[in-house]
Amino acid sequence: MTAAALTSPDAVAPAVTTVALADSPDLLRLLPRDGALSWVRRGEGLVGWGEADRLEVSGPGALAEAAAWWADRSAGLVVDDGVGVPGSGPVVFGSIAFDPAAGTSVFVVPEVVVGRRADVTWLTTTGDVDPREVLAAAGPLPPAPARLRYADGVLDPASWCSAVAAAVARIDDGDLAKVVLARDLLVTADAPLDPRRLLERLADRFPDCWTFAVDGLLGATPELLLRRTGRELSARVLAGTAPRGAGAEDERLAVGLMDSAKDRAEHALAVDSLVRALDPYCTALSVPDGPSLLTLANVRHLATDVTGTQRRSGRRGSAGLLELVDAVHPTAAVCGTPPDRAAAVIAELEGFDRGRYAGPVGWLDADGDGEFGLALRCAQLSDDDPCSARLFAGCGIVAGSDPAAELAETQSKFAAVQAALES
Ligand SMILES: C=C(O[C@H]1C=CC=C(C(=O)O)[C@@H]1O)C(=O)O
Repeated sequence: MTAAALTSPDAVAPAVTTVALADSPDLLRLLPRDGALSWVRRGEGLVGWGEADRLEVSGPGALAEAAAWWADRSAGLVVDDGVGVPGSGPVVFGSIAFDPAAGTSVFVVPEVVVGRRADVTWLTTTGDVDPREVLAAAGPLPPAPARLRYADGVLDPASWCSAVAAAVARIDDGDLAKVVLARDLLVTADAPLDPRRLLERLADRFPDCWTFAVDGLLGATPELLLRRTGRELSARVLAGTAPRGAGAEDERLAVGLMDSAKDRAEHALAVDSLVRALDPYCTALSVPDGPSLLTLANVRHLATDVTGTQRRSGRRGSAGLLELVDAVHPTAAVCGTPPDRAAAVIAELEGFDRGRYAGPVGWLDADGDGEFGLALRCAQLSDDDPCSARLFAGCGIVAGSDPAAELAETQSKFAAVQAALES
């Protein structure tokens, strides 16, 4: 490892230093138990810990406030970035409420970040941190809890199915075309839940997902809401889901998903919502003619990868990632169509506050570049009880949705975090 001086003797502002590392440590293995921050896929991405700065924000204009806060904070740093790739230099991790006007969004500037992109690995430190201590080998993980107990969240399965049936009736009446309804599930272990264990297990089992952690919300999401690298934008939209099966049944389910008019209609609404919101910011947007299949260990999804080039001029040309996220969220992958009516149905039928579940989660650098996924397949660790967490899973409801099949879909989705907790 090479390390530059962490503080400039003349500096009055906090110093941020990025140095390249010769070693390629397993990023998730570096995390401490407390305050873990993560955005990792296939061994690449960012992990962080410590808090050099923090913003909790809520209310109308919350994301504009957060963007202004980060622009101000990052402009005030003395930066020595010897690596110069997206994610090196100053970064902030963010986990945004599903409804940023009502819920609290959290932004954390870590004291330490270790990142990897292709064959470059780097270490970024803020302020007075000794880089030699940073890479000290992490201790062994504690064993998995011997016993886990699950309990219904706000709605038991029968009540949730009634909510789905009520949503289908609203759709049949023409009130709306789609709404995403979610459930929560409570889990309590016989020992404190270790976020590092959960993240490692999720990353092993879901290599195509982004393993995230911000302020106690942990998961592995397959859905990329938006990535910005300079003027290049990309997203992976998911909607339409089928379970996995054994042997030939698995193939039959995959073909069934591709051929399902209901799932294709549900998917098209999600793609349209993203494209409509992104279009004013772009000179060019590329959207494949039809979806492809994304195969995960627990489920399959219809997936569409959208790419675009941001305008060069005007207010929309200067929009950073947070402004773009504000414009596109919530898509119909997590809310519905039309969004205002879907949000009202969610508030009425779901029965719980989503908090940061189904909100954007990811990271941002000082140039306004970064990546935000949607916080799906996740657990919110309890602030009060280190042995407890709350799991979330939701499904798009459209005309023809069957409550029992949607319930089974939530169970398949919960299984991602459940398997990670149990192994
Ligand atoms: C809302 C969730 O999934 C969304 C993303 C992918 C597929 C979905 C579906 O098929 O219903 C949902 O729109 C969730 O996993 O909690």
